[in-house]
Amino acid sequence: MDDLDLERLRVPLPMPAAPEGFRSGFACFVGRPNVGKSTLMNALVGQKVAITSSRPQTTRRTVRGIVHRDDAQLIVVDTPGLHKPRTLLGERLDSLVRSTLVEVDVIGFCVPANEPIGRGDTYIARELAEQHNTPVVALVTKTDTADRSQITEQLLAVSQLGAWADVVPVSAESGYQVDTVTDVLCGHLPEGPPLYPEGDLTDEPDAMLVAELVREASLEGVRDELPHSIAVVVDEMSERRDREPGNELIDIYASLYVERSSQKAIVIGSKGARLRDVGSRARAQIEALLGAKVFLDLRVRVAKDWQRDPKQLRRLGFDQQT
Ligand SMILES: Nc1nc2c(ncn2[C@@H]2O[C@H](COP(=O)(O)OP(=O)(O)OP(=O)(O)O)[C@@H](O)[C@H]2O)c(=O)[nH]1
Repeated sequence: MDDLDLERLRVPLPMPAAPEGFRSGFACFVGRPNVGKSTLMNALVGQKVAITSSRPQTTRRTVRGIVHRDDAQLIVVDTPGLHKPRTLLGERLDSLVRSTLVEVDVIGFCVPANEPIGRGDTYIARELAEQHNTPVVALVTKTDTADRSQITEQLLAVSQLGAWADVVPVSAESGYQVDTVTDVLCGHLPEGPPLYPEGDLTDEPDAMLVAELVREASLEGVRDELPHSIAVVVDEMSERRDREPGNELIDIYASLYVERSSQKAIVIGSKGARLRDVGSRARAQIEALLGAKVFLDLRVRVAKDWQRDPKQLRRLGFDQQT
């Protein structure tokens, strides 16, 4: 290769041209635990990229869901930052404000339509009001659970909590105004080219999504502190060889960790019935995600007090999380 060629290689390639007026950027949803942030993200993306449950503090990881439109690409960041016990709220919010909130282009502040505004909401609202450089859209979620007058009252109450760029009622469950939320959030994005390839719905690797789906299935029906003690790791995931096209089978070996042997017995259930049930519900979701048949092998293991043990935490994939 002569000098001329080398020179040519140093010329930066032009960025792929985006259609005129295309917008792209990041939004994040904040709000008290259980207000429907993950469910709303899934509804916007049109596919389940974050697990949800009726238990507060389900979200442990930062998941990015990607919404593709002809005129915009919106990346929604679902953070676990505010899903903390009240005593840690201030600390976590501070770190969230410093990290996620300052990085996104628009913030969605979620308040459910069916619950009175509480101290948690007003506290978050006050902190958000100080985000002078980032527009905040207030979202009154779960409108399917409230009647018309309740929704109107809540819209008014939320409007009075701060100077929001918009206030939008939405139901992720019924689909009411989900597109409007996308429109409003996209309206606050800067002009720029798409940031992720077309068709990508999340930046989470498949193994992580699979582990989360197993964890979601395992949360159903367990009580007290057990949900917080469950962690799931996919040990192996591979496509079985020599299968006919259209008849693919993926073998998945996953471990479900609990903190004590008494919890192991609960998760497994009488004669293994509960674990089988968790396995079949998780398998159905995983097959839908991967678009192939799945053989799922679930083992329950004890990782003593993993929530308090930095080494175990690292092994379970929480080294940079929560
Ligand atoms: N009826 C109804 N229920 C909803 C709606 N959105 C969410 N939910 C339910 O509310 C519960 C909490 O939803 P999530 O999406 O997990 O809430 P979250 O704010 O992400 O929760 P954390 O991860 O705990 O912070 C789940 O049981 C959802 O099914 C909605 O629009 N309508």
